[in-house]
Formats: sequence, structure tokens, C-alpha cells
Amino acid sequence: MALTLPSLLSTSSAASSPCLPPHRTLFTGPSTLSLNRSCRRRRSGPRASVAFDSPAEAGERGGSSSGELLLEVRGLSAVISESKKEVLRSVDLTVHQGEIHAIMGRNGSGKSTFSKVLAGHPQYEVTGGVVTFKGQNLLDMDPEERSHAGLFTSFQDPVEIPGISNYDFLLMAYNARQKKLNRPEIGPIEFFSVVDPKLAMLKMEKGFLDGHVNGASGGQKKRSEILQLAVLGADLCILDEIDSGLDVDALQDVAKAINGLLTPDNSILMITHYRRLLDYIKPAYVHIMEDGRIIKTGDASLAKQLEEGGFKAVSAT
Ligand SMILES: Nc1ncnc2c1ncn2[C@@H]1O[C@H](COP(=O)(O)OP(=O)(O)OP(=O)(O)O)[C@@H](O)[C@H]1O
Repeated sequence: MALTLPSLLSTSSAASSPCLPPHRTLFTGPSTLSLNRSCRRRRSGPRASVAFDSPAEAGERGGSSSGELLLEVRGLSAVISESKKEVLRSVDLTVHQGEIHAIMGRNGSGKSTFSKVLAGHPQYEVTGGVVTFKGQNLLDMDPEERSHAGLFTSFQDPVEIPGISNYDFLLMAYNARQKKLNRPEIGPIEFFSVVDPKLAMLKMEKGFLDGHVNGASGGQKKRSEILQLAVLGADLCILDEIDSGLDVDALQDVAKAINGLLTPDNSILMITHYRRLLDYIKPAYVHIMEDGRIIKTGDASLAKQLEEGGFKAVSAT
């Protein structure tokens, strides 16, 4: 289906958490223009605590009680649509409300593909498995519906959208959600009161809102994505290498903002290569992905093991 801007924004509705409404899924690249349902199915633990402010605090508050089942992935397999090369091979993962999960793994092991397949990216075709999100069959939803259901995906390399300011983008996305929730839409002036506190939280200059979508530096793009999350909200946030391109201070600001958005009802699945992110956003579960499947799951000590011993220390082979 060809995308209009509103459908590109694809903001949404049905999130259960009133303070964290759903969000948009954004495919900004050639595939955006032909966003379709090809990523639908082809054939028809412990819980992390929330709101850590510092590594020490994160360590102290790391908890482990399960909320409601949010995402259940069973035997998910997928191929690249064009080449039919298999990239996901029977991935299993379960996320409950309030949990923080991290996926780590070698370059090319399939981490980003996994997040894109969950978001419904048309570059991939699901060839097997079941994915249930908030009790619904995620694979039967198009990307917009997934967003409407409360799935937020921050991509590794968000593509610029020249000609659309960040402010307009956020306002349109916000109002689309309001509409979906049968709430009154708000005007551009009123919207400042929504965005302003979020900007402050992320230590972003107001001038950022005048720039075009994803048209900033690498670090600013990452902050921008978290700003979108803060304004629009989500039940499950998939953050793909949110730490890449961030300097030390920016990493702390972004991590603090993410922690500030956590409630006992929403969850995070983050993909990262570096343990330092996990010092700020402490996961209850760390998964190691290898050759398109999750080969090991443990707690945060698995990330330490990985850092100290390299992939051979945690590899299946
Ligand atoms: N659209 C695509 N076209 C061609 N190959 C692809 C595509 N998407 C993924 N791949 C290939 O699938 C494999 C997994 O890629 P993916 O980006 O998911 O890995 P990753 O674990 O996220 O890597 P990194 O840590 O480097 O970001 C790689 O071999 C990659 O080249």
C-alpha cells in the first residue's frame, strides 16, 4: 500500500497504559513507499524493576516478579523477501509486562532483523512460528496495526524525512493517536505543553523541533527517537542500538529518560553490543543471538561474561 504521511506516522491507540499510549512504526527507506503486509505470516521469567537513575540504583532495584504476558515469540523463522535467504531460525522469546530484556550477539547474527520482523518490515517474510502480542496474533497485523497495538520500534539507522519538521511530525503522530483513542485532537500551540517537558527530560534544545525528522547527528537521532517514544508512548519498546553514536553524557540522558518512561505495565527489548548501556537500563534477561536464533538466556551476568570472554565464552559452538 502506498503511504500517506499520516499512515507513515502510524500512531495509535489501544495501549492499555494511560500514561504510555501507543506509538508509531516508521519505515523510512525505500521500503516505506511500498509498505505492505509481506511481513505477516506467510502461511496463514523474572521481571525487571523500573526507573533506575544511576548504575548503582539500577543494581539495587533490579527485581524479579512477573506481570502479564506481553509478547510471546515461538519458533519464529523469517527470510529476506528478495533473496529468500533465511535470517531468523526458530526464535523463542517471552516478555512480560514490566520486564527489561537485552539481546546481544555478533554482527550479522540477526538481532536487527528480529526487531524489524516484529515491527512488520516488508523486507522480510515470516516462514514459520507464532508471535502473540497482548493476546493478539502480531503476524496477522500490518505494521500500522502493530503500532496501534502498542509496539514501538526504534531502528538502528533511522532515515531522514526531509521537508517535515520534528514538531509537525510529533503533532501529527500525537493527534492520530488522540483520534484513535476518541480523544480531542489538539492544536499546534497547545501541543507545546505536551512536548516541552519531554524535551527538558531529554535535555534537548527547543530549536530541535524545527529541524526535519531524523535530520540530526547520530546522537540527536537517538534522542529524537526517545522523544517520539516519550510523546507517543508504547507498551513494548524495541530499541535497536540506542546507545550507538551517543557520547557518555548523552547516553546517561537517554537512559534516564527511558527509565523515566518505564511503568510496571510496559516493557523494553533492547539490542546492544555494549554492557555500558545495561549499567543504566538494567535488564532482568540477557539473550545471546547467534546465527538467527537465541542460543542462550541469562541475567545481566551473561553480558559481563560476554564482555570479559568475548563471544566464544557464550557461543553455542
Ligand atoms: N534486507 C537485507 N538484505 C540483505 N541481507 C540482509 C538484510 N537484512 C539482513 N540481512 C542479512 O542478515 C543477517 C543478519 O543481519 P542483522 O542486521 O539482523 O544482524 P545484526 O545482528 O543486527 O548485526 P549488527 O550487530 O551488525 O547490527 C546479516 O548477514 C545481514 O547481512
